[in-house]
Amino acid sequence: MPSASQLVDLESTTAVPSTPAEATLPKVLSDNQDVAPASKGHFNASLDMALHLLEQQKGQVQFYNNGLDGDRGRSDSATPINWSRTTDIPSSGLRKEFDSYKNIDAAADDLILDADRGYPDSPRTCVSRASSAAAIDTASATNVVEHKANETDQVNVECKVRARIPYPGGHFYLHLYHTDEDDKEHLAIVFGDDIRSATLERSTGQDETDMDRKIRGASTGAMRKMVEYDIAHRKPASEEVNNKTEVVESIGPMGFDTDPSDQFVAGRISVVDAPLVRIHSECFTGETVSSVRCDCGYQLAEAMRVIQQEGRGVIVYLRQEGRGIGLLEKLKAYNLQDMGHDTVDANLLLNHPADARTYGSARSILADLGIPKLRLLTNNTDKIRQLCHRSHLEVVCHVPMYPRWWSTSEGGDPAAQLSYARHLALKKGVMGEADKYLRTKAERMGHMLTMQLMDRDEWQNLGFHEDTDTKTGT
Ligand SMILES: Nc1nc2c(ncn2[C@@H]2O[C@H](COP(=O)(O)OP(=O)(O)OP(=O)(O)O)[C@@H](O)[C@H]2O)c(=O)[nH]1
Repeated sequence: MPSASQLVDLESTTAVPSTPAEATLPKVLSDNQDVAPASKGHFNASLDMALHLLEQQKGQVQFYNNGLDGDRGRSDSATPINWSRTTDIPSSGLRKEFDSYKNIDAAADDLILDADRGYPDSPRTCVSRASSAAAIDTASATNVVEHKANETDQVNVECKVRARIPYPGGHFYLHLYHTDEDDKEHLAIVFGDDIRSATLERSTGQDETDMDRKIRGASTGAMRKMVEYDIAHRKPASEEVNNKTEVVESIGPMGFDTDPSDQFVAGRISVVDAPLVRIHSECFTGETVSSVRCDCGYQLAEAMRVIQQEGRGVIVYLRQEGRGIGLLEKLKAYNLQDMGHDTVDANLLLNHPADARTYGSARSILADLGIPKLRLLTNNTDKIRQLCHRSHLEVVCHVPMYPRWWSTSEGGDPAAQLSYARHLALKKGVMGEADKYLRTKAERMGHMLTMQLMDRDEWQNLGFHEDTDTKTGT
């Protein structure tokens, strides 16, 4: 059985002809050679995935198989691989080709397994990386344009309730919001007693009693007067920052030394002027069941820690599970990742944009809380752009979020921390799944993470191979 890298290698060797004309066509490598029980379901899944990709291409493909054409039901796994190009067929014709595989699959229990790829249940038929990249570019361009065009300018939000939540070392206030954009319950985790929601404080009607207000968490009595005064005298956001799109001054990663020349450290921006804010997207897997496939759980905990340390700030918690595609689709994306696709491709293969989130609700929630200026805890450039887009919100700087496992301890010299991260990675002998996810975010999603991880070459020079040393392509 060829490994994944061999499959890809095959495409660049003479075993697969590559005249210029052919090189422009997507290639399908089809391997029906191995004989093993167990994963025929995955085989079908992989065919569907390949088909989906190819249908997006709407063109001809080159179809290769392992030389066992016509003998697809059973074969001797010792048979030498002889990849040969059978035909160029319109991608629509592939359905028939694939269906014939499916029929065999249904008939033969002992078909299919690609253990060599490092993922026991990975597809045995795969589309070449080059052609899949082309399909993905097309899908991506379309999805992104449509997605951005649909973004709502102004989202109306209303805080329905505010409750105090005790937290180690103090407390925060959880604010629950409804919006006119969706029917989800978005949240704001607010540290600092003085940060108040204008919509919560509004009266709900003449017959609203103090008890009603207390139950909603709105202020009453003398406190109500003070809060109302503060809200009425909020400074309007500066017109100057309207349409700001590039505000990416870095303040230095959390726990690392900050740059003394920056405005915040130099004292020109105070904690009150521009509190720390995190716009966090829901991640059931990372936050609730502690998945280490991503860094979401860590980021939430870390944001709470640093904001509490500073004494004032907000985490807007948006119910945009799975970068906006929902848990159902995210879990499907995870299965695609276990077949070797990264987090971006997995979304695209499911016909979703790489990132389906919008930040209109976050902008409105921050306005409701009286925060026109902030320091944003993020690595995500798109998030910064979208927050500033057509808005009066000013992101005075971003504060990077480096994963804690890259650090030896809190604080200290970044270089030392990074080398320690390498040391840990080497010691473990694997590249953590979350690190691979982070690398994809850095490489493909414009995240401002300087990947202090070893790059692919360096990693491989040390004798590690992603496909065999780790299980996923997150
Ligand atoms: N579709 C999909 N969503 C994921 C995956 N892993 C995490 N998520 C979701 O991604 C969202 C978090 O986005 P990230 O890209 O990790 O981080 P970010 O919020 O864009 O950027 P930062 O502000 O720098 O953290 C959450 O909604 C998670 O549920 C994945 O593999 N696929």
